[in-house]
Amino acid sequence: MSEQLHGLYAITDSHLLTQGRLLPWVDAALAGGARILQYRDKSDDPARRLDEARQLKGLCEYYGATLIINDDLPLAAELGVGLHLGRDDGCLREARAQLGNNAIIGATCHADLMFAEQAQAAGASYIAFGRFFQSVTKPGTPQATPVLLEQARQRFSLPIVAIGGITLHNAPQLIGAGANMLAVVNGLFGAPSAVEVERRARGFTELFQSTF
Ligand SMILES: Cc1ncc(COP(=O)(O)OP(=O)(O)O)c(N)n1
Ligand SMILES: Cc1nc(C(=O)O)sc1CCOP(=O)(O)O
Ligand SMILES: [Mg+2]
Repeated sequence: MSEQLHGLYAITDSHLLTQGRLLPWVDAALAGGARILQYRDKSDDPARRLDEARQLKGLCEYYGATLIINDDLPLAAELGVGLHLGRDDGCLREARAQLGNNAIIGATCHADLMFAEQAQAAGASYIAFGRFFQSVTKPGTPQATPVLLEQARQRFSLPIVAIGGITLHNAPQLIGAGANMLAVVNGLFGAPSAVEVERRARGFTELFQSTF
């Protein structure tokens, strides 16, 4: 199993990380041990997105972490970093062809093992299931269960991400059910200070260390 695709997977949120918080909060998450960072910006400002993604790339390089861009293949291609695609975000095969064999490309599979089969066949580097718990960031996505995670673990050798409403409190059961990575927005970046973001990131990181 890939060492690169393991551990805390921090996801930024353009609504949550306002007022100059993006870089210090991400710095704190990486200092606390986050191994993967996804830049998830739903705004329509390509120049700002490029600027922010460049700065995040620098931070990830400093900490030896992996940067993934959400939804935006041209931006991932321009920076030479990874990409995460949802069900309606474009063709994974085309993204793989454009980014090359070494690029990290993740795929949303919700609670459906058939989606995961398709993603694997199309060349996904990891498969993501969720949401496992109530999510303030993205309510209303299909519900997944730890049992589904166990079934996915049996069936796939690809790294598995769990996402949706994950906190330090409910994380252990998902690691126990086979998640290689926990993708977290609010349970990490919803913290009131950068110091608290780092404390939470350390907490998630220690969960992985104590489980394996
Ligand atoms: C690691 C990870 N898993 C799932 C998602 C959700 O992707 P998607 O369904 O395309 O939703 P948006 O994030 O684009 O709103 C994700 N981003 N990351
Ligand atoms: C972006 C996203 N995708 C989901 C899915 O189920 O596919 S849940 C989700 C939001 C994750 O944020 P939080 O950790 O704040 O719940
Ligand atoms: Mg998407």
